[in-house]
Amino acid sequence: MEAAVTELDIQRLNDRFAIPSIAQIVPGNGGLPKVKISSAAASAEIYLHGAHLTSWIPAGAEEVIFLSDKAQFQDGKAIRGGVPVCFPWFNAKADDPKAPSHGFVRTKTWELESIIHEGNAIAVALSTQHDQATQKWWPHDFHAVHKITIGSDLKLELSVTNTGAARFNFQEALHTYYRVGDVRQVRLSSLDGVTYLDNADNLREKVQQGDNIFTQRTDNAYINTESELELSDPQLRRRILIGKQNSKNTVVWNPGDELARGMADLGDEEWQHFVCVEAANIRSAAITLEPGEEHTMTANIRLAELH
Ligand SMILES: O=P(O)(O)OC[C@H]1O[C@@H](O)[C@H](O)[C@@H](O)[C@@H]1O
Repeated sequence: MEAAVTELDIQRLNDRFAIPSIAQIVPGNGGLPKVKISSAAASAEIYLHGAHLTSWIPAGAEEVIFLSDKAQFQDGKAIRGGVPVCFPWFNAKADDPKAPSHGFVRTKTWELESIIHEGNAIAVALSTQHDQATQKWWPHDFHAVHKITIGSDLKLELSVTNTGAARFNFQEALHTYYRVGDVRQVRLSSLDGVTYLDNADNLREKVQQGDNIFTQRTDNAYINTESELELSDPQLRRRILIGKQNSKNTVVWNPGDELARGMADLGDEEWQHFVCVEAANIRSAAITLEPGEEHTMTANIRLAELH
């Protein structure tokens, strides 16, 4: 268990990192510290727990990121919604069913490294690394930095360095929950003709035909696709454009009605109001790092008007 964060800890973080009237560290839900940003370009919230972005509102727009009303904010639990960082494995760990789903960094408190101006945007960098608890699950030395740049666009950059003496292999995902008006009305384009593994159908290999529409549970891992994605939302009258670099897979997930009802940290109807579109490197696209090597995966997100 990690020690509870005190008012003094929060004060110390503010003394080092706050930018007056733009970025402060405040106690968030469950008392967990979060960075609250409010600039002319956008507002946002980032928890140190998991380096987890839970809100991004570009100026003049509505909230882009979905956060469950029933999300749990506590040590050892992953926040439902926002942008969980999945590392060093995705979903269940292949050789250990007891290991936490999507790896251990989304349930770990990250260190705040910096909050700086970058043009009109504010860049927040957080880091984490191996410790006794992570080595119980995965016996490797690593250092990870998640840099989140909040502006009229949102940039997410996850960098992993091998700080040990032996090569390792890892999977990763920026598991972004996009807020939508009604998931049954949205369309995700750019995956037409791309091969995917259908996790809702025993990982059967299929080929996407046309746009994705969400009429039922969807859990697809698209293979070898690096193109920009476009999520059109007629109800919120906007498109979300998702570009990515150094990400060979796109995972598209919505639990649908039945699964959602079994999830303690998601309201029964909330599945209708999000879809996850994830920049990822998983399965055969897992990354190998030699000692000293670094890998960065990036997602760039912006809003546009409907066509
Ligand atoms: O409930 P979790 O561990 O946050 O995972 C949610 C979902 O995350 C998705 O990325 C996976 O493709 C799904 O299979 C999984 O159910």
